[in-house]
Amino acid sequence: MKDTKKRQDYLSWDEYFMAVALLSAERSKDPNTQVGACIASRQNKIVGVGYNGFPIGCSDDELPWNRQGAFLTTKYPYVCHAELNAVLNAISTDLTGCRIYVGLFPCNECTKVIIQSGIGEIIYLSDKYHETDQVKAAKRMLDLAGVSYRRFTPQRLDIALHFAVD
Ligand SMILES: O=c1[nH]c(=O)n([C@H]2C[C@H](O)[C@@H](COP(=O)(O)O)O2)cc1CO
Ligand SMILES: [Zn+2]
Repeated sequence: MKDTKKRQDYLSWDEYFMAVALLSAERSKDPNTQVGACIASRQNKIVGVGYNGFPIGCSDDELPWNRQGAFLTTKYPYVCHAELNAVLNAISTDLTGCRIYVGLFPCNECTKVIIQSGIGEIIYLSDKYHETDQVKAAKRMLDLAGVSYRRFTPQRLDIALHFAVD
């Protein structure tokens, strides 16, 4: 009798946490960019998740989702970024040694939050705003603070989920 071998196509930790970040992004109502974030501890426990959305109590139907126009008529002054929500939703304010998985490279404001929380590594998927001053400032602070960042390198292009049973 041959021994039963373990499954081979299970998710790596990186794939698992990035998938949780991407699944969380599916909760976002932003019509243009949906961002999710997942914070994992040194022990590979999920300690916080978040996605971009308006603050608690601020109706999604009252505030604008515009990208352009007068500042107050756009989403930008109102929306909470995924990374901010993930840190605020986390089980502890001290996230020393944790990693954050995020669909989009963090802006300068989220970078401050990430650094102050103690997170030591950022794993991101897209860097589509790499030419903006926000991302340049973010990388400058991360380099100074010794917080590392790396692009997620997928070993598979998609993961299918099925709600149908049997
Ligand atoms: O790191 C981020 N995290 C995050 O949640 N966001 C959110 C804010 C907005 O809702 C959206 C960006 O919108 P847009 O790509 O249309 O400018 O993504 C944006 C960034 C990068 O700026
Ligand atoms: Zn941000």
